Amino acid sequence: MAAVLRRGIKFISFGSSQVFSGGCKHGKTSTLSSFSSSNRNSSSSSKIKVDLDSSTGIAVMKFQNPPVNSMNLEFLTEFSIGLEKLELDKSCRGVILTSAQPKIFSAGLDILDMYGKTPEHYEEFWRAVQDMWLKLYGYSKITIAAINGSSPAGGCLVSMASDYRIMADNPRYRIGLNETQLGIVAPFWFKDTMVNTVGHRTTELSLQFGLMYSPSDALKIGLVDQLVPEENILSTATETMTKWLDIPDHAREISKSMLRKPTVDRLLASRDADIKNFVSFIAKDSIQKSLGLYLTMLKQRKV
Ligand SMILES: CCC/C=C/C(=O)SCCNC(=O)CCNC(=O)[C@H](O)C(C)(C)COP(=O)([O-])OP(=O)([O-])OC[C@H]1O[C@@H](n2cnc3c(N)ncnc32)[C@H](O)[C@@H]1OP(=O)([O-])[O-]
Repeated sequence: MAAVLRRGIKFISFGSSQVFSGGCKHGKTSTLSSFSSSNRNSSSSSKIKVDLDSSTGIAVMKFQNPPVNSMNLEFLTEFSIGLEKLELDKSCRGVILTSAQPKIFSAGLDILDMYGKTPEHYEEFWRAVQDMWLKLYGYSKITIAAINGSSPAGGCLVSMASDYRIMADNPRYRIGLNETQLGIVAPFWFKDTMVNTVGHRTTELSLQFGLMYSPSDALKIGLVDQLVPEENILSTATETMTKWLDIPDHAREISKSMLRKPTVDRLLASRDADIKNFVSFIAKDSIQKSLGLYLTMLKQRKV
């Protein structure tokens, strides 16, 4: 979070409540949350809507970055801040992540943030990707991904970083780490997250081929935990969260940390080297050419 905080985010006290003020580099100031005295606290930054029911302790974070919830710098920053804010809020015990866009959970990292930009931009972008994953993978509260649409690459990462994954049972949707199909490489911590989720052998095949799975195949390999009819996804996520909430927080939190901390620590120990790797890799002419071709195919609806 340090980088996020360095970008000028500050808490402003507002009576008994708090408002997060994010001065982002695009010059916009976004008010991420304002609390009322009722049980339901709604807040809407431009890219993520947060609805916290303090009587149940369940928050719903809805991605709303049309058309495909691609994770650009602004989205990533808002996402990390939103998670941080809920983590600090004692009335929140669990967070459901879902999408406000029809058919898409998230198209992953915004390819335009990795194409034709300066090394300084790549560096800032990658730090924001790291911040988001570090926050989510090491999150102390319960996270459930309600995957109501396709979820390639970074979208799959967000899903895997959650504690439980429920996917809409629609055979048109796909989920997976497809980076190699773009000619790019998922970094070691994407790989670690997948190994921790589906095991080593499945990750070997998945990552090398850049496999995208249908919901039923994703369930078979354990990439998602449950399939439900699309219209039931939020109600199922809420019911499931209620079961998780039956477990005493401190015991669940320590167990989660025991399993995930070593993976988080690997990135924490090498953040700068990982950023350097990313910047030198993504700026290569051959990689830029691959991304350019992929973007053209996307525009021509050939992906
Ligand atoms: C080393 C780093 C690790 C990398 C990790 C990653 O996450 S890499 C990311 C790997 N991610 C992928 O490979 C996902 C590629 N995307 C897809 O497969 C599909 O878009 C879809 C299935 C998400 C949605 O299908 P659909 O038929 O509903 O939608 P549509 O296809 O018609 O697209 C609508 C518009 O969105 C645009 N756009 C889409 N994605 C991105 C993006 N990530 N970024 C930016 N833009 C994106 C698309 O060009 C089009 O723009 P236009 O022409 O209107 O100006």
